[in-house]
Amino acid sequence: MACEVPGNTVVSVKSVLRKCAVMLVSLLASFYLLHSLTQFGGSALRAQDSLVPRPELAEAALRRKRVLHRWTGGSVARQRFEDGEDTPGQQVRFDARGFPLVSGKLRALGDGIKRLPQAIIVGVKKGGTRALLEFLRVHPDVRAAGAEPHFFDRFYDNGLDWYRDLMPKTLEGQITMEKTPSYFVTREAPAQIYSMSRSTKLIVVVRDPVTRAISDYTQTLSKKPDIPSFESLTFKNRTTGLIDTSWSAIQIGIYAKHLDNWLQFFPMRQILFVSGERLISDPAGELGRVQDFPGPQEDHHRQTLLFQSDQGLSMPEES
Ligand SMILES: Nc1ncnc2c1ncn2[C@@H]1O[C@H](COP(=O)(O)OS(=O)(=O)O)[C@@H](OP(=O)(O)O)[C@H]1O
Repeated sequence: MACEVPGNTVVSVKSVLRKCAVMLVSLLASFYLLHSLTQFGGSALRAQDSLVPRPELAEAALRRKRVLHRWTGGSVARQRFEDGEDTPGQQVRFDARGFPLVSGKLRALGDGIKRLPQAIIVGVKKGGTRALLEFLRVHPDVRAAGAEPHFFDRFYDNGLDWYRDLMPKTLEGQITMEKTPSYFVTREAPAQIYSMSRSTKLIVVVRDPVTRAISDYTQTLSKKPDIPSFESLTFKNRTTGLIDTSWSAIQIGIYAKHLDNWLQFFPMRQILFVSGERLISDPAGELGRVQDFPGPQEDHHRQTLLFQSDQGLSMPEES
């Protein structure tokens, strides 16, 4: 025991004291570290909230914004920056890493109103219409109904209010679009779209009628595996090569016949034909054509569907 050996007792007390000192020092060091960290965190938070513009960070942030804009076609950038940091004269807020913070003026998600579509992809089935709509909706000024509304071929009796309600909300200057490829072969569709708005832009994605028919047939076959062969449905007489033009897969591909119906109501310049093949081989080039799609000339006072590279995209108000 320590009390029985005085020399050892001295050593033992010294060692206890040393241990106490070490513990005290490490305790103080921990307190100091903790204090420093909370101070740092506090200043980081203050930097985040700072209203003082930080020009050295602003440039880097804007560079990031431009890259983001390029990558997303502007959609993400628009949401993050809309009415915020880009507004001239408005103070920009940056977080500690120099990223611009979303300002209090960011629009609420519920903003905007539902409008009737100003541009419709009316056809053709299996032409590449989904791909085109998805490409277009990357544009920050395009909002599109997700599912096919089938208003002009199935639900016309529901009325325009019903149709409008299917559309996404849009802000001023944004374009509402939808795609329902079966409109192209629906006899009543041109008249009905015309009566909704004669300035509606029409987009038709066309594709080699034979590949289109095969694509159409393949889709049907996947749902009904018992249907006759493609060849037997296509030919009325295999020997003479007489084609059965009443079969829907062939019928849809007789583009000129359906187009006649549209031309009774819309001038050719108001209908844009997009190549389904080029959408695959040269999507950028084909989308460029859509962006340059001019509107009808009859209304000189309104801008129509114009995707101008320097001005973005603008549309007329409904007539
Ligand atoms: N990027 C791109 N560009 C052009 N085409 C594409 C693209 N991506 C897909 N596809 C092909 O489009 C075919 C489907 O066309 P749709 O979207 O019009 O079909 S549908 O009518 O809405 O069912 C369908 O054709 P098939 O594969 O021959 O059936 C798709 O493969």
